[in-house]
Amino acid sequence: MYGSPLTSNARKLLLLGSGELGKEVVLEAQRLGVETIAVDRYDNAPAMQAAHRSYTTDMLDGAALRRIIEQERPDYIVPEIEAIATETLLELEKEGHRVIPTARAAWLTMDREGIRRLAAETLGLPTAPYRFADTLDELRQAASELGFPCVIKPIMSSSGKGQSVCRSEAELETCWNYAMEGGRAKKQRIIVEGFVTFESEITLLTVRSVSGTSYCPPIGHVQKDGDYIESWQPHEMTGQQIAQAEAIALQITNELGGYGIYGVELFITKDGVLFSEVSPRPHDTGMVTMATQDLSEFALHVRAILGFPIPTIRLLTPGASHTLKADRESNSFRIGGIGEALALPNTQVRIFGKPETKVGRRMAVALSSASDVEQARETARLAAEALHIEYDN
Ligand SMILES: Nc1ncnc2c1ncn2[C@@H]1O[C@H](COP(=O)(O)OP(=O)(O)OP(=O)(O)O)[C@@H](O)[C@H]1O
Ligand SMILES: NCC(=O)N[C@@H]1O[C@H](COP(=O)([O-])[O-])[C@@H](O)[C@H]1O
Ligand SMILES: [Mg+2]
Repeated sequence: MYGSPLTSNARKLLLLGSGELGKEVVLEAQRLGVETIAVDRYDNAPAMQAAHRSYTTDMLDGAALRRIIEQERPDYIVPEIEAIATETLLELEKEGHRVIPTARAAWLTMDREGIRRLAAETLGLPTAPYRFADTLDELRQAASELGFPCVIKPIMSSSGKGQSVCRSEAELETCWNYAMEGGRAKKQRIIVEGFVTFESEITLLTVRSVSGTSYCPPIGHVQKDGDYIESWQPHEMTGQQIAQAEAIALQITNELGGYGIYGVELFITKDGVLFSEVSPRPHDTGMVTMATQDLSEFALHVRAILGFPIPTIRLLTPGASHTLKADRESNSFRIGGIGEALALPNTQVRIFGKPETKVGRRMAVALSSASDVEQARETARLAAEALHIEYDN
């Protein structure tokens, strides 16, 4: 029971991170009459454009975060990206604030080391072999133990930033420098992983709510340079692969706890399913659920957060998503081809409304449904190709 937004009885949700995923969370929260507050590091971020109010601040600055949260006193603090002052979230939770799904989940997944050590070393989940390195010399040692190719990633980054596949010793220094430039925080540390030749990779959206743990049908995806290009649902898997995937998802999400949606990233190999990483929040590849499910991953997240039941999750149709990325930096541009994209059958677009482009920045996504996944992928690809960015500067 709660009152209307902007009244003293309102239920208030504060988002830390206000990108395209947060924008959909805000819209779903508003459908349920919840007051929304969006925070990010830059003005006019996508979710800020939809929320009731917003704040621009460095989210790695704990004191700044605390000031906003103490002023707003939200019912739910909802992290939307990894790079936030999670130590402060741990303190705030101790003081009685609700962090979604939990402050510990946000803290552990903030960097790749926390979550990888928990998954592989504490829970014994199967993963790629890995090492951590703080210097180029340590990287050389790690790579010599793991062999080539290996994958190098800053421990704090997302959407493939700073990530590269290193094919030989000669490339190590370049990969190191690339990781140093791409990390979101000042931390120097990197993870080096053995290269997994997977058959496919999936996201298993797993939602923890008052109704228990539920899984969405698996989402297959293709990534380029560590960032997703297209996703589709359902991804075809054997009964045994689904059982392995759900068992891994159950273990990691039970360990992290709380209410909300998790995106469990898994590699399907001929020798079984490997855990890759987990987002304690909606997943970019899960945007496809806006075209395929009765409740999208965003609607599920909000329902779970508010403590409402999720009796069933229905897949209404096969579907696919395909991204539009910018290829240069600009603050004056227009997105065209929307009409052409929407002329394709069973197709929608989401234009995120980011104020600036950067090389590789995701600006929009096309969503298509069809009677089978192949057709949906083809239509979503055509729709994304119809979209284009015209730059003024
Ligand atoms: N060890 C590996 N072997 C083979 N491919 C890998 C490996 N690690 C990562 N990749 C590829 O790179 C992609 C991105 O990696 P990862 O998910 O770790 O990065 P990320 O920056 O957290 O991405 P996101 O934020 O989009 O989830 C994976 O989805 C996979 O395609
Ligand atoms: N893989 C994680 C992911 O997709 N996160 C989404 O991208 C936004 C950042 O985009 P930006 O870097 O373009 O500002 C985040 O705020 C989130 O919505
Ligand atoms: Mg990932």
